[in-house]
Amino acid sequence: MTYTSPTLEQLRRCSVAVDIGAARTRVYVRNVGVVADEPSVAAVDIRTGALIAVGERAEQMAGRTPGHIRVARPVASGAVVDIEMARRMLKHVLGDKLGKRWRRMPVLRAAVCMPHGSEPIARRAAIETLYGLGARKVELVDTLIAAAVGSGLPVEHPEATMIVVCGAGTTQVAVLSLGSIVAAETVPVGGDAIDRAVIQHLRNHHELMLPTQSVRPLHQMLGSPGTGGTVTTEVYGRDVVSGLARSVQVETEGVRHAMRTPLTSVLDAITTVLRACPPDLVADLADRGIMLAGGSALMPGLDLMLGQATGMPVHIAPRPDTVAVQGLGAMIEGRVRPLVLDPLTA
Ligand SMILES: Nc1ncnc2c1ncn2[C@@H]1O[C@H](COP(=O)(O)OP(=O)(O)OP(=O)(O)O)[C@@H](O)[C@H]1O
Repeated sequence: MTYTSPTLEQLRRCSVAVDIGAARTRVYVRNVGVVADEPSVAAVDIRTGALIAVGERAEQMAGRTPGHIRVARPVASGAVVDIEMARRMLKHVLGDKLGKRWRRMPVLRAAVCMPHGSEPIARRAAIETLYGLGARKVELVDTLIAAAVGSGLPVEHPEATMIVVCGAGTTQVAVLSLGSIVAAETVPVGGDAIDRAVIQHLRNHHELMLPTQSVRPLHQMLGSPGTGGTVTTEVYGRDVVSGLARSVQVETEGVRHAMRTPLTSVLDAITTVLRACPPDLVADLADRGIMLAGGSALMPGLDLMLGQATGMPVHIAPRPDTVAVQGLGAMIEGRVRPLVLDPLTA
């Protein structure tokens, strides 16, 4: 099944723009802005099937629930895997945020961004989720285009721009020119894979189980330059065998190496995309560099590491975590000028 991108005219008829990510769901209402930016999580009472909490509150419950409460994540690797749960989650998130305004607001047309190269089944699941909210028409837009627009890249110009969208479960890389994708790659690696690599490293080398909230401070080590000597940091966690709390001195270099391992596939994707581009476009990119977006762009040192590995300047998009929904919002509000490529008259 092939699908064609909607025109800007079709997008201007949408009242909401939605980005349903593995980590967070964002909703933009036309002429209002981003009204919801919440974790893609729902907590359900499995005895009654009732929703207990959604978004931030449900996220806080993860790992702390009694047996009858299940914390569900209806989105994985950029695709809705549980349509009914995603629909209920979205409905409650919007109900909580907009109250009566939401009940009065018909979502007849919605724009949704989809990871580049999504399977037809993933596109269908996104459409069904929005149909469940009352939408009659759902327009799907490539996340890479939405993110490039949201990052302020001059996508419609005849010059190359490169965008890397590093989310929770996936990283998407593209070179764009004249409003279209020239070459793109998606890899199933994002911030979550980096976090898992850190957790696994501490488990394997220090027999320490790291609480999830302790992973983020260790991200600092990704961009720290190697000094040649041995630099260590004290890390607290739980002993794998005894279950007791303890601390260990962890070598920075070991953690940095563990974090860089999953990022190898992101670097491979960048190389593949560059190889697929005509030389003139690659020359543009050498000056312009890479625009880094997605929530993982906030990881300290990721820009530095990608810059060192590619030899290209790397810029972090303003508010990199919401660029895709902001870009989609700009499209539904008609703030993106259409590229007119009329045939020249003789
Ligand atoms: N300040 C931060 N420092 C480090 N990592 C961060 C920070 N903020 C967010 N992240 C990471 O960004 C990721 C979430 O990014 P984003 O919100 O773009 O994901 P998503 O769009 O829901 O995911 P996907 O695109 O994979 O469906 C998570 O892995 C999270 O840990």
